[in-house]
Amino acid sequence: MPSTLLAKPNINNLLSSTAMALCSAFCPRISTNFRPKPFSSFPSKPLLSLSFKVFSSQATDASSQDKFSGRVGFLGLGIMGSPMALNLIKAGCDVIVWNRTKSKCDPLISLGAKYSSSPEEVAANCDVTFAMLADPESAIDVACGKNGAVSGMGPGKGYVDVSTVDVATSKLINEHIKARGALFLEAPVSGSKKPAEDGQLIFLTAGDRSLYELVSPLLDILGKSRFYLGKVGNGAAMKLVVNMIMGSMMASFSEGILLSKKVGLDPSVLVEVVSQGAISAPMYSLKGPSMVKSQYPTAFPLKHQQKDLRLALGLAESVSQSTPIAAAANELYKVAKSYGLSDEDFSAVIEALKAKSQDTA
Ligand SMILES: NC(=O)C1=CN([C@@H]2O[C@H](COP(=O)(O)OP(=O)(O)OC[C@H]3O[C@@H](n4cnc5c(N)ncnc54)[C@H](OP(=O)(O)O)[C@@H]3O)[C@@H](O)[C@H]2O)C=CC1
Ligand SMILES: O=CCCC(=O)O
Repeated sequence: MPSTLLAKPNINNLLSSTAMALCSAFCPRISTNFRPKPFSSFPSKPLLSLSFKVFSSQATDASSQDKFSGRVGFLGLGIMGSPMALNLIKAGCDVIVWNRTKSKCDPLISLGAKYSSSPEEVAANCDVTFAMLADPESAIDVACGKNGAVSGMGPGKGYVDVSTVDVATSKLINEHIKARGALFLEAPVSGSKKPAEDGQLIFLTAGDRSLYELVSPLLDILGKSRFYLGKVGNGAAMKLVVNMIMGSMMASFSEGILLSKKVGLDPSVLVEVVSQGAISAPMYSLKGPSMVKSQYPTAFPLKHQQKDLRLALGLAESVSQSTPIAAAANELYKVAKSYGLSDEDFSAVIEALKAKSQDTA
């Protein structure tokens, strides 16, 4: 694929190319066919975040497509699906939505989306249909169940599943879609509610390359980068590995906050110290201050984090990879769920540790 670093010689592109040059200096494995979004679309500290954005030889850029002109379906309008569908509408796409709980469609309908009464009808009326569903069960049901999207698929159509599911689920949906002569792309996302709102998601795609190329302009509306990882299952596996790491990080961070407090330190200072050192992570800076105040405004529901750990442990088991840290973290999230914290943000896992210390006191 040819390099498309500088599409137009405007100030944004010049800034982007400067950033690319800086990134190249620090990252020899940089992909030359990656084009960062214009500088103005970065929320803050752009130079620093750019250096992470381009840190892969598999991050690719759509060089041949600038615009998707077909009709786009969107199934599943939860925390992630709603802002994603909204961004497509705002970008001028012709969008048809469906959600199990119909009332969640209403704000999007008032902003110009059309509505169809089943996933089948959406798929039948659209060129490409996206699905953002809770878990493997709902992803299979919406795709392959009664009046599911598969029934509305056919040659010339594409199905893009952006839900976080396991490899077997993704392969199953792929088979059903393929049996209808349509194309399939799995494209789970890294990034939470705010990146979804800001069009800054990271897509981990795999499946039909031609569909990947066709929908790249749409992925670029919704995200800041995209990886094409090859055969179906690789996107799901990558997402589960990333979220396995994230779940363990949050559990460990929770232990640190509570330990710092117990030994008489100010946990807010711990959050600040962590943010300045080698283990700093946006997640700690973002969630730490509210965790210290025992507040957990939901961006990524705890039940979904536990689902991802469960699925990641299954993935690890399938290849006999030992993952004791993730297994311990999973137990903690299960305890948190049993305390009624499923719909809180996943940072509420700290509450399970608080309860545990009281149990043993
Ligand atoms: N929140 C986040 O930060 C991120 C989430 N993800 C992943 O994205 C997916 C969606 O997450 P999120 O938006 O947060 O989750 P939500 O719980 O907010 O939304 C889940 C969606 O799935 C639908 N759904 C659930 N069960 C069924 C079912 N049986 N049949 C039909 N529809 C169903 C819900 O419909 P209804 O409205 O009727 O309940 C809703 O539209 C998950 O796989 C999650 O792991 C990925 C990256 C980040
Ligand atoms: O699956 C959820 C991921 C959340 C994030 O990447 O911040």
